[in-house]
Amino acid sequence: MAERKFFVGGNFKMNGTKASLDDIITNLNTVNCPVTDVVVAPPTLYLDYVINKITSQVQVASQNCYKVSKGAYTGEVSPAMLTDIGVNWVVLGHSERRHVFNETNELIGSKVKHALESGLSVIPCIGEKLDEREAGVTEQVVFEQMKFIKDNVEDWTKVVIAYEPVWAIGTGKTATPGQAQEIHEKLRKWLADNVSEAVAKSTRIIYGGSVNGGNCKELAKGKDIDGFLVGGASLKPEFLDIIKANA
Ligand SMILES: O=C(CO)COP(=O)(O)O
Repeated sequence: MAERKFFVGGNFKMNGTKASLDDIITNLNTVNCPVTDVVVAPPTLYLDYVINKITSQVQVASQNCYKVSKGAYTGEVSPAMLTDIGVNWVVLGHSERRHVFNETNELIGSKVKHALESGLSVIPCIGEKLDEREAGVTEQVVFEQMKFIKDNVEDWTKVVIAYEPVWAIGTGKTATPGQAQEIHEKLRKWLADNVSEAVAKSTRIIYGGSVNGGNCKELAKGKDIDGFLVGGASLKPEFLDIIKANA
């Protein structure tokens, strides 16, 4: 849809060294795809390093942040610190934050609120686990996750929703274009019913879960699929093909 610019995020997760990031940055700095917003999320420790080397056509995101601006929270980073070093985006509620670090919908909601108030744009992640899909409760799970996001958002222009079914993350088991489109369409309808038609039309909903250079074009055809959040393949040269999936 013309009013929703294609969006591709690269989530490097806990991967990379200065040397390997140099290779990724060199590759990304050749990108020339004005029809796509590109955002990469390196590990926190390398945010400043990447910002200083990457082309202005690629924006930089943190993979997480805390829900207050400063204080006695050992090991955490705040949105204020991120904006201070020039980071404009943050990924929140990634499935690994939810399921490895036990982050709850409540905590993710407060992080979304504080990050937005601090001037960051946010990529909140939602998605069902395999047992939830098999039990037929996918919609229930993702709508519940959406509710905690919605309750904490005023300005939807600064939000890109990432739908990442947990069973498809890092497994090589991508959702079929049909499965992804089905949930994206339902999420858009949920936004229309629970926020507004205008927000439903303009908010980008991106897909994540084993996206690669080979499957991205087919997935991008889904009318409600506005881009991708890419893990493993964002560390490889094929990330450039994914950025151009819709070009
Ligand atoms: O979690 C993801 C992006 O945030 C997806 O990871 P993979 O692309 O490695 O499956």
